Amino acid sequence: MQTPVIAPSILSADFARLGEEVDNVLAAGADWVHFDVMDNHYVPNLTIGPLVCEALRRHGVTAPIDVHLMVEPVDRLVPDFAKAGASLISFHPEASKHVHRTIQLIKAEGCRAGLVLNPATPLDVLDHVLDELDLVLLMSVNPGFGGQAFIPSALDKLRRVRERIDASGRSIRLEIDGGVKPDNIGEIAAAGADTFVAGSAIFGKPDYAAVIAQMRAEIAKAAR
Ligand SMILES: O=C(CO)[C@@H](O)[C@H](O)COP(=O)(O)O
Repeated sequence: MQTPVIAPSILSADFARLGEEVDNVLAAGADWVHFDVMDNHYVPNLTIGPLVCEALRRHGVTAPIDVHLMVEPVDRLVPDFAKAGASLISFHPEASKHVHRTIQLIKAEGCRAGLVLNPATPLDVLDHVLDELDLVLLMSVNPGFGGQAFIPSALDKLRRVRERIDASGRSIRLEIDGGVKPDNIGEIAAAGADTFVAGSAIFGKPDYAAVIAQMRAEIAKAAR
């Protein structure tokens, strides 16, 4: 299992103070910045684009920026996000006509590539591309909004993806996103996740460092 990564979703941050919020959450012990891009087409919400990613880099953010594209189509935004400083770019297979081509495009642009599975997306979308991926992102809520409840069937799905990643022999991260909290992160880690996105659980609390430390302690307990 890879070193656990905590990736706070800035969807729940105060956008009026975004640079400061990102600085604060990284200083509080976060590893990555999870950057949710919504287009009011693939998902029924509208958020932020490459300009904001670039602004965070210009502000001085050096941590990996983990871009989750909830957009359709995908490909024309990939070069823009790569130029804007994205480290990883993940997309939904339903939103790309040519999944393999989109993965190659992300890598050709110098980013790590991830594929995102919604709660009802079957695992066979991984069949011919798993070896090309750097990350599999399992959604434990339907995409579009922060603050939703964790869908319990994601735990079994995590176990099944973990088996497939281990069988591949490659170091592919297994990320979980949606409803992740200190009180369920232990069982999520035990089911095989190594990368944890949390929005409201972190930005909804006054002490980011305390929540992140509690999350790390629960992950460590699950590993014993
Ligand atoms: O991508 C999404 C929602 O589409 C997530 O990243 C959420 O933003 C996570 O928020 P919480 O469920 O942790 O509040």
